[in-house]
Amino acid sequence: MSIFIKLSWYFKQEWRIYAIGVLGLVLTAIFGIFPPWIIGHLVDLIRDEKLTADYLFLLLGGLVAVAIIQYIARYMWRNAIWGEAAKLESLLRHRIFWHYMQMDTAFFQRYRTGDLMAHATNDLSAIQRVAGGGILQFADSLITGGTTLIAMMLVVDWRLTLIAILPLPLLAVMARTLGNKMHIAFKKSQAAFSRLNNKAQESISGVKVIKSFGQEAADIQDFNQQIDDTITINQHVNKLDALFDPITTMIMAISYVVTIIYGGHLVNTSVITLGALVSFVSYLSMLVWPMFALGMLFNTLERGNASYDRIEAIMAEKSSIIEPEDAVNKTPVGNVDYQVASFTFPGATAPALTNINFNIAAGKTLGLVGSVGSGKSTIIRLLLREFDNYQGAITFNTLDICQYQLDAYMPAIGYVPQETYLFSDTVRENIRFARPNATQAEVEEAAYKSDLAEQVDNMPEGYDTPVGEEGISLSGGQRQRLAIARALLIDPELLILDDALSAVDAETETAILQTLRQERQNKTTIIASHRLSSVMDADEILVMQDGQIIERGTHDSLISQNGWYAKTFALQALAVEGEV
Ligand SMILES: Nc1ncnc2c1ncn2[C@@H]1O[C@H](COP(=O)(O)OP(=O)(O)OP(=O)(O)O)[C@@H](O)[C@H]1O
Repeated sequence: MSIFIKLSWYFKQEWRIYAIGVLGLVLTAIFGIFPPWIIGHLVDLIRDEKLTADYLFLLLGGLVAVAIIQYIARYMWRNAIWGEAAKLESLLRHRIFWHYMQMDTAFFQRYRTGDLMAHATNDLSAIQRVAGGGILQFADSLITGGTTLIAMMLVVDWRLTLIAILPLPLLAVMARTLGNKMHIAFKKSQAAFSRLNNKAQESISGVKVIKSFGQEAADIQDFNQQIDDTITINQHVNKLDALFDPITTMIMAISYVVTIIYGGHLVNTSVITLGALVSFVSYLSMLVWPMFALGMLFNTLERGNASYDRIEAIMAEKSSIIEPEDAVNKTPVGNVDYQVASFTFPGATAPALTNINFNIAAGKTLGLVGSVGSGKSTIIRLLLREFDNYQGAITFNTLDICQYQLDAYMPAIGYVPQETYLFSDTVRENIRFARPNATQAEVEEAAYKSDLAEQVDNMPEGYDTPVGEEGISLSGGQRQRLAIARALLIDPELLILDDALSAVDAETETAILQTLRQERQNKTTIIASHRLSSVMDADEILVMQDGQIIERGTHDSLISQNGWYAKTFALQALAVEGEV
């Protein structure tokens, strides 16, 4: 029951609508007593040959009136209770999604995507069931069950009632135990189905790799094994499901037998009339659902409670990226001054960056080069406010970047990663993702500057061509150009290209960089790349190794230092010549 207390904030907030729902339930239950009574009364009148046509019409009219009232009352409670449950689910879903969006990178490293999705779907459904089915089961077992029992005792006979309902608690016990087993089995079945789906998706996505390594037979065998497992688990679910009806029928049969034997005796001894016995049998069948509801209620509440606790735990997680109360609501422009003595990833033992100091004046370009894993992206990630736990300070326009409001700070940056994410939408919407109100002319200009325009013109529907999961596949180079167009459209103060041109050929890269230089004369750019030709024209180039700067300077000065940069440049130049 503690989940009702945990959700009391919502019930209090929505008490009016819940009150309408409960009123609807009470009316349904009270008016539900009349039809069996009317039918029993009819039986007695027929047996005693006292039924007149007028009275018959009156009783039938009564039945119709009761049916109409019940129809309205049912509509009332269904609308109110199911509506409120859906509203709660939507409210919580909105909150949890908002929370996810506020969380830092470390949070997404701690939790697996699948788990976060499960919280936002399964757990919320379980809570929704408390506010809908749970309330209904609770009210139904109390109100419908209670009203029917009272009617049985008052209208018919209290002794018959007590004897006939003796087996009924078994229904509640069955609903609880079997329901619990069903839930566990069903969860296993869902998990098996999702494993099967994952396997199918992985095999289809990785089909080229599977074939190229000749692993088709092993993969098919693995897939078949998963199908067999899924079927075995589903068969178990079906077996449990198949038990529900026969057990219910058996328990009810015992009740009916008791009713007929003892009720028959009461009729014979004229304690009750035959009509009263007929009414009683109807009332008895009306108790089946409240008994089920009672048994199911415990399961609904238990699951809802566990889900609520899991959601609470997620919602209690705090982002380590904290905005100070007096954070500045101004988008930065100007110099970037980066003075980081040391930065260690959360959970790591050794620092990923040590003594990284540089200053980029507004309008200048910084190049970041170095071998794989040397720390180039990490330098950028601190600028993107993914982590704040470094020693030192990064200022943008003389103000520490942690002092800006995130919503004001982030629009200053256009970030283009190596692997860009395309949404399942048109080329146009993907380009104007960060500025949804950009005009077609602006979109086309951005595409032109990133050397994508010609390619889009050749696509089947031009800018209306769908891309992403549900659209056509773009090549690696096209994706990268689209990502650059996306960043250019917001004309950011600081453009960061993190190995963002690795999939385009050197000639196209040079053309794109040339356009960027012309277009962004007063704006700052950081280019991280493995291809040294990308950073040749930068105002300063940092050569990274093991999280430290090992060489720095302009292209010419680095060549004359004859270190890593000069040697790598020579090797890459040779490779290009080789290609020619
Ligand atoms: N989340 C993380 N937790 C712990 N260590 C990490 C994390 N992300 C990156 N690292 C480590 O930090 C180091 C620097 O990685 P980084 O991605 O900055 O290198 P890089 O120079 O950009 O490499 P590449 O050229 O391959 O992109 C690597 O040793 C990497 O394994």
